[in-house]
Amino acid sequence: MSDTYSYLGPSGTFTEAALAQVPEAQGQEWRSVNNVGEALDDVVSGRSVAAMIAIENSIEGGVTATLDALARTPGLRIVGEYLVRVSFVLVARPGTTLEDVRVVGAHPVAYAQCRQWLDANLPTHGHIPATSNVAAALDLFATDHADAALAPPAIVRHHDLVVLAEDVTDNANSVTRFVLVSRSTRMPEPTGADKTSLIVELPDDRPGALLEMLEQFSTRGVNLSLLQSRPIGDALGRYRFVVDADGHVRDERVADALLGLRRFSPRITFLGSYPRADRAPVEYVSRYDDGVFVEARDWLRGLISGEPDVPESL
Ligand SMILES: O=C(O)C(=O)Cc1ccccc1
Repeated sequence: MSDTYSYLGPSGTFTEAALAQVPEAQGQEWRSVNNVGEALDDVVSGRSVAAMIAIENSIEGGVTATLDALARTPGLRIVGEYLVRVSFVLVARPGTTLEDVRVVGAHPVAYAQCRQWLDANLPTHGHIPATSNVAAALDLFATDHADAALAPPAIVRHHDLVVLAEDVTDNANSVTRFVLVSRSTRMPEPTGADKTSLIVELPDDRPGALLEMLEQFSTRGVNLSLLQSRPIGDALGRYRFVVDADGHVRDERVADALLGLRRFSPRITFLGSYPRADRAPVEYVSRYDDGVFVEARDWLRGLISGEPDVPESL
């Protein structure tokens, strides 16, 4: 029996392109869903073994719908990350010209990435949000609410659409980071080029609480590659923080930082340790090597068990 992988569809989305990078998903069943919550529900219920979801864009930052869904859904683990270069074209039903366009359908993350082009070329346009980049284009056939849509360039190979403008993305180097999420508690092995994702709530509203959270990483030489605040939702001014830290939880310095965080924060969600998409080895200074932590622990154990505390140089 084949495994099922959920992804934001329909076929042709960037999320599908990210899933195409996962060797173990090839030849398996791919299930197209309409939103991130549905993809994660598939994993929680066991309907799918894993789901591919967009988590961060180089222009727009964290994908808020994804960060909030991950914070709300317990028992999930990120097992891998994948990068996809994204660019958009403006498409329309045949016969439409740029002058006819009043309303543009687009996924909100896509819309944010093409804002400057749209403001310059269609200054009075309206925006209708779509569930995905491909859905935005297909909606043009289903309704007449939008006159044009932002879509991946390959869309015109499969659908009868005209391109009104090529490459409408404001930044040519836009990259989106996707993560593969599963229910499995079996963690990917450390590779030396890993990332650890967490969601941390601050203990209370007091001066320096955020600084204290960040100190847990800095005093162990752990670099952060993402820090994004998201409202907890119960009151104004209450935030949780989504954190990506360099390294694997089985690296001593990351484990030690997590112990510090656990003592400090009332709520931590461990989202997983997994290989970085770029496979770039994590850099850190040598005093944070695994061996240094092990030696310090042995020294403490020795002190407690009554061994004489002899400085190494003697
Ligand atoms: O996967 C897609 O194509 C999506 O619709 C989500 C998305 C939106 C914007 C950038 C990358 C992915």
